[in-house]
Amino acid sequence: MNEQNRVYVFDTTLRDGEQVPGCQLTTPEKIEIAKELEALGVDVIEAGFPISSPGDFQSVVEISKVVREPVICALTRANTKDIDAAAEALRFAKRARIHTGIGASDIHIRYKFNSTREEILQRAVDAVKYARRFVDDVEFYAEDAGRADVEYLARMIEAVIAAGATVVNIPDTNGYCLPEQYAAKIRYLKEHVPNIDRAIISVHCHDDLGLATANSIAGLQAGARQVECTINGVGERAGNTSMEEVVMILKTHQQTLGLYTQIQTKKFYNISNMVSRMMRMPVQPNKAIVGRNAFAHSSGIHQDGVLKHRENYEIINPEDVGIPSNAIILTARSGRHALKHRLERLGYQIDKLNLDEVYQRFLELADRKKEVDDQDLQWLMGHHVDEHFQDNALHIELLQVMCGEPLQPMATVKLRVKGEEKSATATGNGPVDAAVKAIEQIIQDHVNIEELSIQAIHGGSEDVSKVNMTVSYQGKTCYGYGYSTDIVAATVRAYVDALNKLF
Ligand SMILES: CC(=O)SCCNC(=O)CCNC(=O)[C@H](O)C(C)(C)COP(=O)(O)OP(=O)(O)OC[C@H]1O[C@@H](n2cnc3c(N)ncnc32)[C@H](O)[C@@H]1OP(=O)(O)O
Ligand SMILES: CC(C)C(=O)C(=O)O
Ligand SMILES: [Mg+2]
Repeated sequence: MNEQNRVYVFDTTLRDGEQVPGCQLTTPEKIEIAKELEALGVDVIEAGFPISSPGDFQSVVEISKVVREPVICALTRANTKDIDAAAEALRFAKRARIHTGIGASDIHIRYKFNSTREEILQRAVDAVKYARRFVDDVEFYAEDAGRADVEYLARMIEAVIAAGATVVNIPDTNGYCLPEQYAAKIRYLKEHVPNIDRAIISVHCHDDLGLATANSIAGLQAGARQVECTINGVGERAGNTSMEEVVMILKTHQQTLGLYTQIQTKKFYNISNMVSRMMRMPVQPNKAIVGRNAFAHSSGIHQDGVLKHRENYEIINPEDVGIPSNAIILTARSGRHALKHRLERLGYQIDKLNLDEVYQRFLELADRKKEVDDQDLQWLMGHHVDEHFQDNALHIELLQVMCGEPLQPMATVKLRVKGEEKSATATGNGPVDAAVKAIEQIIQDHVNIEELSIQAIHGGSEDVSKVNMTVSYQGKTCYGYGYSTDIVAATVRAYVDALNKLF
């Protein structure tokens, strides 16, 4: 592939990403992430801002020692003490870059620095020259370039390249630009900065208006060749450009854009989980590429389409980003094709079942529970066997309980016993105890419950409860199982299941 079309991936998860409240990482955590970034194939790792704290300084030192392939970069302000600290922290790096810069917008010049355009331009040039004393690779950032006057920005960029900058970063620091505005800025620099060919233009976008990825792509289309981004899009305020999004856009639209990166995209899912876990920053379920729902289909029409041909509803193969397969999530919006698919995967022979009938019962459960999983399906199918094929067994026809405080718990149970309906009402110290006593009245016997365990399968108040019970009667022990979204019904089912095995 043509080297001119190569996009360098600059990861700033450990610097801009780590600036987020609550996302601070320890040095060992940063090293672990840096190693994964190296395996992912990023070109540059911005490892920290060494002047900011002894811990951040040390992280840059340690990452420089262990990560050999990507360039290791350290951030500074445009002053000598920051640059000294960065150079010192980078001393073990095989390939080191100092990233220095200063605000370029009139807002920053006036209200942050109380200065003038000319003074700031001089500070920018001085900083680049000073950084070049330590390293050959100096990146300059024109902070808030998104809102900067483009003619002044062009003068600044020309001057810093002349001073030795190898990469010029044009950040949309506040996520202000529209894609076309941002692209126009990059095009302007390409066309009006005479020495622009001596440096790589870098895009660094923020997501304040949800445009970070779109702006980065627009900047690359306009001629930038480095993209600054973070895993999961973590970063200041609304975040930075998400690496997985920008890389997968370049890959998916390679024919149109003609750009490529050297990222091993199959590693995205793992590193996304790792960063989320270490930063204690959950990934939103609908996040593009790595969100839990990015390849999950839950409505019947989509599920049918995906099962017939994946590409009906998927533009990316989940395996390409490290997700083993897409997911068919069964909900009350699912159809027969999806239900059949999941039942077949569980080993049920669909030709031996009445799919319409199973589907009706599935819908009843799905209306009560947000998501129906494999264990729910097994319960649904087991329930089916119990009720239709065991004619001699006890069947629960009705279970009604009354409980709460300060009520005395009471249960009415109606059982079909060998074709005959029998009912009883009893009180107990809880609804389960009351229901068990009502059943004992019906069977006119006492069966010991030796052990009873109630388990929510996944957690959450709408979950299915699974009940395991051990009963004993005249020296014989039996086990019973019951499932239901209703905890009392699950227990009574387990008890009746055990009685059926006992008698
Ligand atoms: C857009 C970005 O993401 S920039 C990076 C942001 N990241 C961080 O700020 C995290 C790390 N920061 C820190 O640890 C601290 O802020 C430090 C160590 C850098 C500085 O701390 P302090 O010296 O106490 O200064 P403080 O943070 O309060 O103020 C920033 C100072 O830097 C100046 N400054 C800000 N940006 C730049 C710059 N690019 N170049 C030169 N000076 C700058 C400000 O004008 C202000 O100077 P002043 O004291 O003369 O008004
Ligand atoms: C320090 C610079 C590169 C930055 O993070 C920004 O402008 O958003
Ligand atoms: Mg930033």
